[in-house]
Amino acid sequence: MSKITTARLQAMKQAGQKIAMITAYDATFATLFEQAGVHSILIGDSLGMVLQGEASTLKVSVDDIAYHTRCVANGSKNAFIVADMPFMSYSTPEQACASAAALMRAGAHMVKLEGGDWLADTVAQLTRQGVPVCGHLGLTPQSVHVFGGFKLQGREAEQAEQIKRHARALEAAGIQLLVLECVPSQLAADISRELRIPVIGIGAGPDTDGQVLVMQDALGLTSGYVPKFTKNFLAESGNVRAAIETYVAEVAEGRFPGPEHSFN
Ligand SMILES: Nc1nc(=O)c2c([nH]1)NC[C@@H]1CN(c3ccc(C(=O)N[C@@H](CCC(=O)O)C(=O)O)cc3)CN21
Ligand SMILES: CC(C)C(=O)C(=O)O
Ligand SMILES: [Mg+2]
Repeated sequence: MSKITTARLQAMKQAGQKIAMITAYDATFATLFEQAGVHSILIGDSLGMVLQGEASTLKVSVDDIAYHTRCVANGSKNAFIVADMPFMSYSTPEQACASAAALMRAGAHMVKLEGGDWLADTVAQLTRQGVPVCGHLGLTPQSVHVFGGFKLQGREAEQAEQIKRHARALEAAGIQLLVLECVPSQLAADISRELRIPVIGIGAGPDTDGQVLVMQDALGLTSGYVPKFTKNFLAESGNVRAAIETYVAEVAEGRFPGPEHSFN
């Protein structure tokens, strides 16, 4: 695989080639996932839950994400590296620039922010300063206490329209990628069709430009409750590399996610 860039991701959307993204938090998995054909690696603030054992992502710090971004960047040659901006690390454009500087210096190629049109100035400011930005709409886990749990978003028509408006506003502000989490498949399909930039889904049905999963979910390592939209690819594959090759292939062929992983 040659180096994946924002231009390449955009071209993949135009060509109808599905983007496979997965989280990783260290060099070993970053290398393995890249060899398995993953296009993009996310250093997700999900690490607060899967690595640190917390009940939410809220305690994760910029230093935590920077540390794991450096680990992933050291294990990666060609994947496009996206780092999550943690809870309360982008409350103003100035704070966002300071946080993003730490993550870009750690080796990220893009930062991801949770939220809608109120982040337009922040997105524009980061982009002007040379930091590509990924949006994140739908179930934004940093707002778990506002939502009252990790719940499907955009089920009502009015709420769906609001998510569409936020997606348009973020694209206009300059985001170059958008994650849509835990929304009805039809809403994700509509937004993916309307926006020029690639849209990556998780629990958003099959009709986005790509998919993302938390690596522990894709490998069946998560114990207790696992979200409906996840799939254990290791169960059928026998080894980690083959499991992630299967994930990439099923995303490419539109076989994952199936209806059993989606909200309709
Ligand atoms: N292991 C793991 N996987 C993830 O996908 C993930 C994390 N951790 N940590 C950070 C956030 C939290 N996420 C979550 C967690 C739970 C649900 C969940 O329980 N969803 C219900 C939806 C129920 C409904 O409203 O219908 C589901 O059944 O999937 C969704 C996303 C996604 N992210
Ligand atoms: C689930 C993905 C999209 C994420 O934001 C994370 O891993 O933190
Ligand atoms: Mg996250």
